[in-house]
Amino acid sequence: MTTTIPTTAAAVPVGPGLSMFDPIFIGIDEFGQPVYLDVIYRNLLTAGEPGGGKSGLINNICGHAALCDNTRLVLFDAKLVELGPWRDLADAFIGPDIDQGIDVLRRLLVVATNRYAWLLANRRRKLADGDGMSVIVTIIDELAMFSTVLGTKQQQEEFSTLLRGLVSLGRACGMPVVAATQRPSWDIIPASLRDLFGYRAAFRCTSLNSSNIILGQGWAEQGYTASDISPTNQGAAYLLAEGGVPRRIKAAYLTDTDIYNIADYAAWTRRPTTGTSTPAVNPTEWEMAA
Ligand SMILES: Nc1ncnc2c1ncn2[C@@H]1O[C@H](COP(=O)(O)OP(=O)(O)OP(=O)(O)O)[C@@H](O)[C@H]1O
Repeated sequence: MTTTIPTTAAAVPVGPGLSMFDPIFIGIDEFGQPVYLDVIYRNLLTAGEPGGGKSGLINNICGHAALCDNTRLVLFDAKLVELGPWRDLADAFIGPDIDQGIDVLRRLLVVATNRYAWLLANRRRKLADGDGMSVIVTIIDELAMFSTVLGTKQQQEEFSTLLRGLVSLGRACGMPVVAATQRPSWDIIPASLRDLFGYRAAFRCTSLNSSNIILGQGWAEQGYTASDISPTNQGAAYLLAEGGVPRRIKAAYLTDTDIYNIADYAAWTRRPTTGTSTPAVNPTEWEMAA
């Protein structure tokens, strides 16, 4: 067997592209078995105390999405540093700016609506692998910043309403949403919003009630409560998949160096070329994306 050593960037071997339709590896369960998520058809809500490991889980998903063919990222991070490493790969990176956040959500809803018109015209109920349409993954790290802190009450309500629309429309048209909050309370995660997330991950919480707000009423009473996770067991969570029973998991952890290495590699695989690979997308083309 011969090995070719790449001498220039153009010679770096590119692995076969991942797809958002592939299961996403996010860690292991309590028996050491790998845990995968199908985020494409189920939104993911992750919540728990600061430092519990929510961003770690989100970075696994971001890393997978970044390495996928035909997948676009829309990132909301009022703190800038949690999702910042992926910003150059994203169609939009929204920092502490609720006006921009509202504008981007409006545009995403236009795309979702166009996609439903396309599905209807093609006698289909949901997007499938091979349709050729891009997957647009929206990731929000610290939901509460946009729904309770930044802007006016009216803007916060508008943001929440648009987000609810995207979370309910996105799953069938290839536009899943991943959202994180360190405030598991009813004002941030009302049941009507929570129940639109097919996956819910509860990282360490301080009370049974907070855990129930994330997973759903009654789980703590049946013994599934994120308040039993030790503060030193960062990355541990209860993961609920719609219709199932919560599983105890430990999220895989990417260091900052890992994250920047993946982001750099993903940026290289996504570079504009004159060949057949996916061209860079101008965010202003969103409205035509369907
Ligand atoms: N899966 C994991 N395995 C081991 N350590 C982890 C894991 N996830 C997180 N940690 C440790 O916990 C720290 C905090 O994690 P992380 O930033 O993901 O928490 P968070 O819940 O997002 O916090 P915040 O709400 O403040 O953003 C990390 O810097 C890391 O040291």
